[in-house]
Amino acid sequence: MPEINVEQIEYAVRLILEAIGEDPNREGLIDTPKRVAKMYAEVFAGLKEDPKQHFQTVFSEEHEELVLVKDIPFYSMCEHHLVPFFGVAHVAYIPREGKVTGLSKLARAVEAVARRPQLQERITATVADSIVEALEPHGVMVVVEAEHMCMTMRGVKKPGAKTVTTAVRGVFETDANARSEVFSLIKA
Ligand SMILES: Nc1nc2c(ncn2[C@@H]2O[C@H](COP(=O)(O)OP(=O)(O)OP(=O)(O)O)[C@@H](O)[C@H]2O)c(=O)[nH]1
Ligand SMILES: [Zn+2]
Repeated sequence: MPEINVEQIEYAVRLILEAIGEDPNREGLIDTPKRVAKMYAEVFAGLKEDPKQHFQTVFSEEHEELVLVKDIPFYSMCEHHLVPFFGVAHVAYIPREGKVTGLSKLARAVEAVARRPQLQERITATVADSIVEALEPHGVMVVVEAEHMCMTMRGVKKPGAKTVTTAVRGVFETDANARSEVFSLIKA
């Protein structure tokens, strides 16, 4: 996976500051390109990660029933405007043949996928597919609820509007009761 080029980001931020008519050499801005580069390295760190790498910790436990980790907070960057969108992800799966992963690994996978220039739909689907590939469970259901700053601080300006996306795989695709169980646990 490519390394983030910090010097190039610093150069680009300096150009942006000049382009908006600011003086990049004034005291308050002199270290800004460096800070922004450091911040981008942090918020885009997921580009260097494969979410599946987090599912190497597997416990052989014969639990073939629902596991749900809900309200996992995340921050991502909208790939259209490079402004944040943020909210919570709910990740549910039904393990198969003793492939039960560590609970924190579900949150780590969300983090790895969110810390990239993203679309909410792609976060939702990528988390679901990485669990399917790594754990081969009976089913996976991912629900993401988020507020997009490109819809609040600019553009259509609709603060409070929430976007909900879902990705269902395996038994959740055909079993409406299984989906309802997850939705009711998320709301509980
Ligand atoms: N499907 C999807 N759209 C997104 C997401 N984040 C931002 N968008 C939308 O991406 C679209 C980009 O639309 P454009 O017309 O190309 O850009 P724009 O002129 O800045 O659009 P406005 O935001 O309507 O001002 C907007 O409708 C955003 O709301 C996301 O995660 N998923
Ligand atoms: Zn946007």
